[in-house]
Amino acid sequence: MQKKNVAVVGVTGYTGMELIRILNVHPGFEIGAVTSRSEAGRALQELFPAMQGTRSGSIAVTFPDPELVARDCEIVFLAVPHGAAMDMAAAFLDQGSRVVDLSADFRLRDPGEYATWYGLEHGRQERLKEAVYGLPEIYREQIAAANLVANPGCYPSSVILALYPGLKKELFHAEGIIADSKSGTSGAGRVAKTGTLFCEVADSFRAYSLGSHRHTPEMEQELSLASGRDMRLSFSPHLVPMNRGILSTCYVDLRSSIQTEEIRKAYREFYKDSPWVRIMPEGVLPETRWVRGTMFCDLGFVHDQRTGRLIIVSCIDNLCRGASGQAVANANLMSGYDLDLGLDAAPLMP
Ligand SMILES: NC(=O)C1=CN([C@@H]2O[C@H](COP(=O)(O)OP(=O)(O)OC[C@H]3O[C@@H](n4cnc5c(N)ncnc54)[C@H](OP(=O)(O)O)[C@@H]3O)[C@@H](O)[C@H]2O)C=CC1
Ligand SMILES: CC(=O)N[C@@H](CCC(=O)OP(=O)(O)O)C(=O)O
Repeated sequence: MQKKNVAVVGVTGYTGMELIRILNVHPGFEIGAVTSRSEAGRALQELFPAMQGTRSGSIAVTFPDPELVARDCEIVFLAVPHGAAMDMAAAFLDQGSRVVDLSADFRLRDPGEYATWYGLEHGRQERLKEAVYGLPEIYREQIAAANLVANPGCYPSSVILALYPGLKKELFHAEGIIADSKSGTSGAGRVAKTGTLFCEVADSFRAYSLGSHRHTPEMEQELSLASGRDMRLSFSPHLVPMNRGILSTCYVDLRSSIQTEEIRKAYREFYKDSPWVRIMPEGVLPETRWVRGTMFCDLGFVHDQRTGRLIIVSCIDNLCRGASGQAVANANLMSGYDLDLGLDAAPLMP
């Protein structure tokens, strides 16, 4: 197989590291460049001793110069913070590269919504209309043809996959939905912050950004497209003392007293072409360790007979399915490869 050269911009962060873990053994991609502003000039294995002896360990980190990087790389993964990504994406596109942006900069179709939730004006609005939301289960064909893919956020990946089929097939009401999510701490990135110090996170469990988290409009945007109406969602994120994983518990009001087995059947049908969405059988609820290091999104269903509500539990790995693995899946589609090329790892258990 003729491999395509790809670049990882922002290799010192958690999603950059996860991209290297996946690309290191990918049969269709060669790592042509890895960049960092702070670590340029060093080899990957100097930054990360854990990379010694791997195929990618000796790759030299360079400064993120779009002109130089684009010369050798067809596809660029941007693993940098929102705000920084938009100008970089534009610069790489101008150089003729195709871009998978892991940040939030091109996820919201409305730049006004971006300004409201991210607190900054979108400086590259002219590029917004060409961006495709990178959830392969929903936008497979558009992703394959795209030059700019807006890779979904980690929480939205878990919540949208849990709710989209039920809204599309009108199994439950679009009003009054609650998504209660818990994330491992790697979701907050690798940059040092007091809130993610060991003593602030270990042996504790906290809610944050209730009613105001910036992933809310992203979920509402995609779920509104599924339901065909302008949706509002209650999204409650929590930080839990584990490295990886997101578990979202979603509460919805069923339209009729449909059997849970019928719901599973409808979800299986919707996801019949996805190698990764696994519908759990009756009595089985997903756990984050079942998806660690993988692209799986596990969905469990319980009908609460007393309230009439359906409860959907969704588990993903925030760094793989919620970021870097999904980015590689999108690059697979952009390259004409099988969706799951290089992404068929089994979970790291226990
Ligand atoms: N962590 C997660 O679970 C998820 C993260 N994301 C998104 O992916 C992106 C990367 O996240 P994550 O890896 O966690 O972040 P980190 O904070 O761990 O890493 C950020 C990286 O970006 C580089 N960087 C920082 N500022 C700039 C800048 N102004 N210009 C260029 N490079 C910069 C840093 O390297 P250096 O300073 O050396 O240049 C570093 O390598 C973010 O947009 C994040 O929101 C999306 C889904 C899930
Ligand atoms: C646990 C944790 O802190 N998670 C992050 C979200 C993860 C992320 O990186 O989101 P974007 O890609 O949209 O930036 C947060 O709540 O801010």
